[in-house]
Amino acid sequence: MEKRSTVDNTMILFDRVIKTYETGQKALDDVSLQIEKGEFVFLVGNSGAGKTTLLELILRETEADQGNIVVNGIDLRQLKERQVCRYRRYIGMVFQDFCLFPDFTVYENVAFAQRVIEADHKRMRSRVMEVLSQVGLEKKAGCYPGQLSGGEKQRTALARAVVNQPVLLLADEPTGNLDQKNAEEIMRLLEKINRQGTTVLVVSHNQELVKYMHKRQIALRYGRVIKDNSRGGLMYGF
Ligand SMILES: Nc1ncnc2c1ncn2[C@@H]1O[C@H](COP(=O)(O)OP(=O)(O)OP(=O)(O)O)[C@@H](O)[C@H]1O
Repeated sequence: MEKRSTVDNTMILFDRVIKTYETGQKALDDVSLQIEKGEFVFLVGNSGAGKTTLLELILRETEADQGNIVVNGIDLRQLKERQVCRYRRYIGMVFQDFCLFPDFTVYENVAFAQRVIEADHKRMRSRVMEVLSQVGLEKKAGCYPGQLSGGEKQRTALARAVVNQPVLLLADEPTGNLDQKNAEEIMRLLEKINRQGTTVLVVSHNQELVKYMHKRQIALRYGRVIKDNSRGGLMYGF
């Protein structure tokens, strides 16, 4: 495949990746792509195009049948099962339906991610409050998810995803359950996180929002990359 820069600067490399499910459904069909460290990229495409499968491969929740995937210098074929948890520590994840613990407060939801990596207990409180302040939720630290608006729930999820300072943030339809105003606010926060150095990959169906953001777009259709606007030319619809 075409090399965009040196391997050292690459965050995500897919080289001729094929993924077929047990049902015989081919979800990714010869996908090659390269995302640099520090990029902000949208992954777009119709339902069933293979977007979630691509994120699951990056997270090593599933494995490719053929081809090579390298994330932040780690060849996923070489990753042993016992190394997967540690590998995922450096990846933040945000979902459409927030996936917050309903019986935990906002503070506890975010602190949970710090506990998982056994972060320094003394510094945990200040780090959690720092990210809650970045997403404008310091005054809601004691609230439960059921007491929050959709936008606030997603901002809590975003705080949880970045509290451990991931090198890579994956977001699967992060604005799917939000109105336009809240969706734009989440996008501005993702941009802020990206400016702080985290590579961001966002799956989105929201064509208006994607166009408004003016970022690189990789489009999938039937498991193939059909367009990548970093390689010249604009995309109109997908
Ligand atoms: N666990 C699975 N077993 C069998 N087939 C699957 C599985 N997961 C996904 N697929 C199939 O693989 C293809 C790609 O699915 P995927 O979820 O990656 O698409 P997507 O682009 O994320 O779609 P959507 O936008 O609807 O979430 C689809 O045809 C889907 O039906």
